[in-house]
Amino acid sequence: MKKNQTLKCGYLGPKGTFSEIAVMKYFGENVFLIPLQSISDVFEMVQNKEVDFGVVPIENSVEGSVNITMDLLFEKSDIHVVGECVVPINHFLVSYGSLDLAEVKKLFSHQQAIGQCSKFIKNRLNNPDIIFTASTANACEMIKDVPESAAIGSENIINIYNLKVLARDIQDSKNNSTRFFIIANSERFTKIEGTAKNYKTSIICSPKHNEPGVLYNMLKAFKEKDINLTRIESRPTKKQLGEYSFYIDFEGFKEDKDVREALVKLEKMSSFFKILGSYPKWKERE
Ligand SMILES: O=C(O)C(=O)C[C@]1(C(=O)O)C=C[C@@H](O)C=C1
Repeated sequence: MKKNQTLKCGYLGPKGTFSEIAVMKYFGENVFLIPLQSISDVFEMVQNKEVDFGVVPIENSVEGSVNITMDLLFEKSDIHVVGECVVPINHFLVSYGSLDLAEVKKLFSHQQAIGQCSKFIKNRLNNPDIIFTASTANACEMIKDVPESAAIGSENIINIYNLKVLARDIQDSKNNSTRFFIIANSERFTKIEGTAKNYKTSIICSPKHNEPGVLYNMLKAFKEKDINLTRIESRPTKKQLGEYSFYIDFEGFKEDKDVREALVKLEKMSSFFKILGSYPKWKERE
């Protein structure tokens, strides 16, 4: 461990995942990397204070929400969102030996990566069996002893696992990018400078009553205070078909007066209400 790496950050490993790229992009050299086997392990390690931070994917520009992260944000207590980071996602098709595209019989990767490359898989490969893995880098470990197999992952995996590149930039969208949340066991961040526009707040709420206009009334609380929403997603509550929780991100800091007043209104209309955290909006650093 380097001298300045006193803080530990857990993420979906092994080495070479996009989650690892997100950690390095957000923290630079300032944290000690702790690769874990699943996103659920990341939440648990953060919750148990075995790591100071966790980095987890929350949404992708092509595939949408990462449901496991959404559900764990709902379920787990003592988890605070303290930051966000956006990573461009360029996928590589790799294997341990040279292989023509048509010879790939088994294709290994994370479900999100397979989804993000679906056009390439359909149009350029010869209908391979698809095996979903815990992460993209995990796919590289798994293909080692499987003949006629290939994996999809980041550029970093090429050198780490000493792989051959069969095709590059195979994602369906040029601007493919994934947003990650930085999570911690306590609020590790307080507003320091700038206007509400420099911050975001993320919340989850489930309306008390399933009746006409309920979502309209919830969103009106934001409109009345001129608060700009940046994302709204729903997930089933898992209790009853047709019941949903809403995940809302908006500009502003949770201690701002207008935000506080809007959230008080929203909480009154909710059977479940949770503020995930306020954090600085992601800005690409030069
Ligand atoms: O498997 C990885 O490399 C991950 O970091 C996970 C993950 C995801 O779950 O969305 C992260 C970014 C990419 O969208 C693809 C996969």
